[in-house]
Amino acid sequence: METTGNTGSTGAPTDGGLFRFPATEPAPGAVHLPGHLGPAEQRELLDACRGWARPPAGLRTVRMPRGGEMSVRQVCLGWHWYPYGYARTVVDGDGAPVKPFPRWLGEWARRAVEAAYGEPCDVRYDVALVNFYGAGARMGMHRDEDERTDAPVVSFSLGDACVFRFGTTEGRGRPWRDVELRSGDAFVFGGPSRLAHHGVPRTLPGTAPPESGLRGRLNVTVRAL
Ligand SMILES: O=C(O)CCC(=O)C(=O)O
Ligand SMILES: [Fe+2]
Repeated sequence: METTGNTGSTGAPTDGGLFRFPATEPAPGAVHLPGHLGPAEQRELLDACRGWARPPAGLRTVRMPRGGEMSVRQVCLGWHWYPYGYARTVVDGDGAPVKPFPRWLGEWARRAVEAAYGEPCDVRYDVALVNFYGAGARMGMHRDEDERTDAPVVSFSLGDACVFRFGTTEGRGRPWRDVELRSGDAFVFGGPSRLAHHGVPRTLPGTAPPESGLRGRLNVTVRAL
């Protein structure tokens, strides 16, 4: 397990969050940016997620083609992702038009890519998946492969910390690197890691910043179709 980040073993900030740890690159093109979002941005994103979660086209349980259900609940922006494709309406839910992808979220994603790679980013991001992890929720190893572009994926984390498992492009199994993602962290994966397998084997309940009032974990994954 990576121990980047400014927290003790309980996950509680020991320095009020003033000290930011440097970026790490667990695989080529995969960059972890601890504390990328400051407290005000985390609040802004959390407030936005609370709005996006409301119906119509709100938070839903995703059913898999073979009959299982994802333990993570999800809402999409810009384009609606379902297993396995994208649509303009919630084809596997209430049928409502998907909520718009906000321009500012694209700017945030480009800023994270620039921070990760140290070069300008002009990607037109147009879709976000908002994943809510309640107690016990997890996400199995998978690839984000329903997009037509090779633009880097940008993920923002809020609330409880989690173990984010980052593997290879070849298969779901080892080798992998486990990275702890905490509230405010960004994770960018592009280039040779764009199609790497990744997942969330567990969250760390009770580690959300208390002032967020959030019980559980939120992840906002931004992509270009
Ligand atoms: O929750 C996360 O950090 C990862 C989410 C993810 O991999 C996805 O939505 O495809
Ligand atoms: Fe993913």
